[in-house]
Amino acid sequence: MPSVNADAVAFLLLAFVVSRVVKILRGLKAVDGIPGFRCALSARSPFGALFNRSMHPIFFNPGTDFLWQLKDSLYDTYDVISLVPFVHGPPAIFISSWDTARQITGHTAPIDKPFNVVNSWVIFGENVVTSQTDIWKRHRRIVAPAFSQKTHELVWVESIRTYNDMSKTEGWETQDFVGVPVINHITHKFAYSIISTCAFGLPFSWDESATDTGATMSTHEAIGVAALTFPLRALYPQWVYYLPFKSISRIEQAYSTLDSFMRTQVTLRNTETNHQTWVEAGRNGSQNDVFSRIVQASQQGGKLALDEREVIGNTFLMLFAGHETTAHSLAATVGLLGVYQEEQEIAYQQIQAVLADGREPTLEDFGSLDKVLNCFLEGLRLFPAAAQLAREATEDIVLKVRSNKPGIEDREMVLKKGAHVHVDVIGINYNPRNFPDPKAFKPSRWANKNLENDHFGFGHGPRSCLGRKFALYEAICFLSLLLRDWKVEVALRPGETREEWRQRVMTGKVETAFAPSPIPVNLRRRV
Ligand code: HEM
Repeated sequence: MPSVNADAVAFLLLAFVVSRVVKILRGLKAVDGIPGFRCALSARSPFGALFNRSMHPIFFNPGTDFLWQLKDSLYDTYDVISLVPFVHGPPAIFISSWDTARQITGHTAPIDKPFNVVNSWVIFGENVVTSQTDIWKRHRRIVAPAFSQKTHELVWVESIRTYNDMSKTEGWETQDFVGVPVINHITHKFAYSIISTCAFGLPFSWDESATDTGATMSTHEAIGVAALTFPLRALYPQWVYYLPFKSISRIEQAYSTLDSFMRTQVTLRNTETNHQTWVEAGRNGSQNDVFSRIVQASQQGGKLALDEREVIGNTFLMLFAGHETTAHSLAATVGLLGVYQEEQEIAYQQIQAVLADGREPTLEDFGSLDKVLNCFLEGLRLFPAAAQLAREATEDIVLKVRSNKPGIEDREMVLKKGAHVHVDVIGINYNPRNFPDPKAFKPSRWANKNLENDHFGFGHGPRSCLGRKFALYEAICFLSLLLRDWKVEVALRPGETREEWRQRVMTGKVETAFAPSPIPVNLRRRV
């Protein structure tokens, strides 16, 4: 009967409203009343990503990239803000304070990686990046030694080889002036080449395309598609990939191609005869990629050994953790060097002194190229590829909250068990308390600083980046060679200053990693 239906609907509606009111009250308690956003959906849920503040400021969340877009006003009241969804998603706080961030990421806090992140990112298998502490310890013991000195030497050698391959194939070698419409494309391909060779053990040459289209998919193409679609794949459930759409089945094809490639590789390296050859190869230095080393370490790991799925899970995660992060921060650094000519000149003078005869840099030169390193660290500060570090409170935890508004006192807050906490690396890096004149590109601020303690770009504490040295070797090699050969310039519009160019061009978007917008640069050959 219609009236019964109407009653039932009214009852259901009322139950929904009451349950949402309860959810928001619990959420407000979980974040101890810290001011911030009250919205329908958490910004990072699949629907939250679609329905954001561009549609309505109250009923939808502030968007996936609000940490960048609103960075100048977000922390006006306290150095912590909250986000409490009333339809779906956990309550969360975002922090821009160094001390609280160190407390969150340090060894002793009752904090872990969030369970929903762990769940959605286990595409190929458990791995060191997303697992929670108990499982993570076993993975870290096997994966950390894979980043050996031999692997880092391979990164250096491959970076030089790839740079030369790139210069030749792009036709730069014979030119005095090159207009690069989007430097991000170059740094992406460069970082892809290094991760493919040094993490997957799959050599790449610059004239290969990582994204050819054809009936069957090459492994390179599969890696290329997987790298681009990884966030989607992590966000949406498995059944979505069986829908009859070409673009979707391409994603599925990429993942199954990669899966069978990695399974074959593990089997190859595990069989007895191949194992012998492989150990030999390890001795003469040709199997120093991270994947080979994880398999090798896992074989020696006894009870702690990783199974095939875990080995694959870890290797696959390298693609995600090490490709976009390095590519984005390199692109941003090149763009900033184009704006700040005087800083570029300081780095160039050092490169000239170290590589006096125009020779190629060796690993031993790394320590003498500190001005180049400082440029990269400053680029990474202004464009932190890992823009937020997500954690979940495993017990109630007391945090210090500092006021940024005259007349409002500092306070403490109790973050409830289960609430999410995000270290907002953009917030930390643009906080004038941490970095005076935070928007200025000043590489000299990194002189004599301790990277582990003073730079949040690679994280902090036990879960900090395992690939830091890998990324730094790759980046310093690329930048030293680029600046040795070319003066990086930016093309200004008539009457535009370089600072105005920076405001217009050098913005970004928080996706899975924080990505700078496409950056055009001109390269003018040094004598
Ligand atoms: C500029 C480049 C890079 C940046 C900015 C970066 C940043 C980070 C950050 C911030 C974390 C900590 C995440 C957290 O605390 O939740 C992390 C973890 C990690 N990174 Fe990187 N990373 C970079 C390059 C790489 C590379 C090249 C690799 C490997 C080839 C790599 C592998 C890892 C791994 C395995 C972890 C997980 C460590 C653990 O939880 O024990 N990263 N990275």
